[in-house]
Amino acid sequence: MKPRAVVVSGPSGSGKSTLINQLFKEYPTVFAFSVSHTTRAPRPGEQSGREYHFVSRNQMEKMIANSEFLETTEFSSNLYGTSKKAVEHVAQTGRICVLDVDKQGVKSIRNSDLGALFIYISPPSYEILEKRLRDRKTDTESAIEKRLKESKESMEFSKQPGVYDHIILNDKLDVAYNDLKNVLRKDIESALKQQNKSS
Ligand SMILES: Nc1ncnc2c1ncn2[C@@H]1O[C@H](COP(=O)(O)OP(=O)(O)OP(=O)(O)O)[C@@H](O)[C@H]1O
Repeated sequence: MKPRAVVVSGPSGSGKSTLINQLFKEYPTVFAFSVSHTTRAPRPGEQSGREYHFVSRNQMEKMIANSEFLETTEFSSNLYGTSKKAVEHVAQTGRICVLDVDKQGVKSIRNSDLGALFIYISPPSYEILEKRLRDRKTDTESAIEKRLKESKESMEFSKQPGVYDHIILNDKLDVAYNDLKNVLRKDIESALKQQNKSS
């Protein structure tokens, strides 16, 4: 059986990357990201098919019209999207595809026929989220304010019933990580078992 994909969402600064990185580190053969499509130009050193599938806007619009994407988004005048094929490709390698998307992405993937598991990473409070974003020192003040505004919307959205299968409270990191592993335990075990069979 092919592993199901896992959608991880939550406000900026809630700890998605931190928790996903830990999963990748502990289970390097189990999890993988899919390769997204983008209309932005490749940066030096980036290879099509590795960092992204680099395509023209015209090509991407045709693919969108063809319903080839699970979700798309526009950022800084460039389109980005996760194709159904890219996620399927990860599943074919026997790995669990991790999709880190915002609430629009969650809505869109929920409406698709991808039978994914939906996980929300929740900060302990809005105030702590703000502190983490500031302490991270990766954003300008206006970027932080934009992230915080979107975070409020994301936190409201997470309360809607039927959207997320699991909500992980990221207060103490080690507790949150254990909760995440528990939620994924069966999926991890089954991927490992399948990999052992085919090796
Ligand atoms: N449980 C925790 N306790 C304290 N700090 C944490 C915890 N989890 C994450 N952090 C810190 O909070 C900051 C935000 O975490 P991270 O970058 O993983 O968030 P994110 O959800 O991936 O954000 P973005 O969507 O902007 O990429 C980081 O500096 C991280 O080290």
